[in-house]
Amino acid sequence: MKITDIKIGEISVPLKTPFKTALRTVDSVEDIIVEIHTDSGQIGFGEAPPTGVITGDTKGAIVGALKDHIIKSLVGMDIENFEEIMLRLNSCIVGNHSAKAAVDIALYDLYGQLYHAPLYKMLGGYQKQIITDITISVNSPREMAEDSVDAIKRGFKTLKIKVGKDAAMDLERMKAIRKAVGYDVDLRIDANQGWSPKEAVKVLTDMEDAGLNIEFVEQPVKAHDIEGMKFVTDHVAIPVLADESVFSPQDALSILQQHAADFINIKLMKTGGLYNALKICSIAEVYGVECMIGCMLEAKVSVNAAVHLAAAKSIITKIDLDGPVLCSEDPVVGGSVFDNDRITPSDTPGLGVTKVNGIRYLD
Ligand SMILES: C[C@H](N)C(=O)N[C@@H](CCC(=O)O)C(=O)O
Ligand SMILES: [Mg+2]
Repeated sequence: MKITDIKIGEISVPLKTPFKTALRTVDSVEDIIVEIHTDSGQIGFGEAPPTGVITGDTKGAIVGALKDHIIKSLVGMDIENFEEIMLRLNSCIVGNHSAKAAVDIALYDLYGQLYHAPLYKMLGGYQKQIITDITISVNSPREMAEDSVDAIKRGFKTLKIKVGKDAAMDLERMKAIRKAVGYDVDLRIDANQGWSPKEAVKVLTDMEDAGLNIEFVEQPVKAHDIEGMKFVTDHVAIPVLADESVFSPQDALSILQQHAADFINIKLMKTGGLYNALKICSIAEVYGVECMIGCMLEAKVSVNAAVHLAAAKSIITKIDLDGPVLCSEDPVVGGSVFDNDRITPSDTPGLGVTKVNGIRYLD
């Protein structure tokens, strides 16, 4: 199965409500779609969101990396030589993880199609269904409490609450939410780098003292501040999960060696796709550290690949794959089925995606 062409397009999907974090506010998913065509007629699908505030990747940068480096390195290669393709993809340009992820996902899709197996089975086949949380955007305490109650009515049992804008107000936000939802719901929080280490220790200790029962806190401090994250991990009982601080397998190894966090959030757009995400899983397995699988604001193609990874690997015990359920429509035909918090990967070969509607192809 030889690669004959790699097409690039873009999709735009409005969100149900604006997505607000300590880093940004967005109203729609604006993603790059990659289609890898082969001489057998089979197509692999991939996707990359331009999440400049986290990955540094803009739409233009993703398209530039694809056109100027990645596509010309891969056209003509045979999917059977999978390791060689991955080495080439990962060495043809430094950085540019989102562009690499889109292509890596499409290649794994073809890999599954070549061997007639769904990807989650090829990668380990640990379980047939996973359960995701849903994100509550950062707003006033009253609005967030209402959004949390709505999410529970929709069938979600775990909420990922965005905080990190103002520590004192964040405490009020969490008190209002816990009061509104009661104690049968798991609450995890994501500060998206919004606090200083000392602020984080204070507000998290206040949350503990208020009996808010927080499952874990995600990325309390700046991405580069590993010492600061270790300070938080060492001084609060609430477990700390590293997100923006971990892109590569090397980052994961370094954080685990230093005991700077309790858990790792794997996202395909940080790792550059499944090839490196699998390496992080192995490192975490060695250390016995559980992982979360997360996503950016992405539609169902790339989140679908994350679903397959999560269903394959036992070390992934926390799921934050709510991108598609935040969207007001689903342009992707086939693939995993999202039913409120339950996600079931398809049992067709590869990712199971057959078409993406509404693609505007780029020359
Ligand atoms: C969408 C997901 N639940 C999430 O919160 N992902 C990121 C932020 C993604 C973005 O800004 O696009 C996270 O920080 O965990
Ligand atoms: Mg996060």
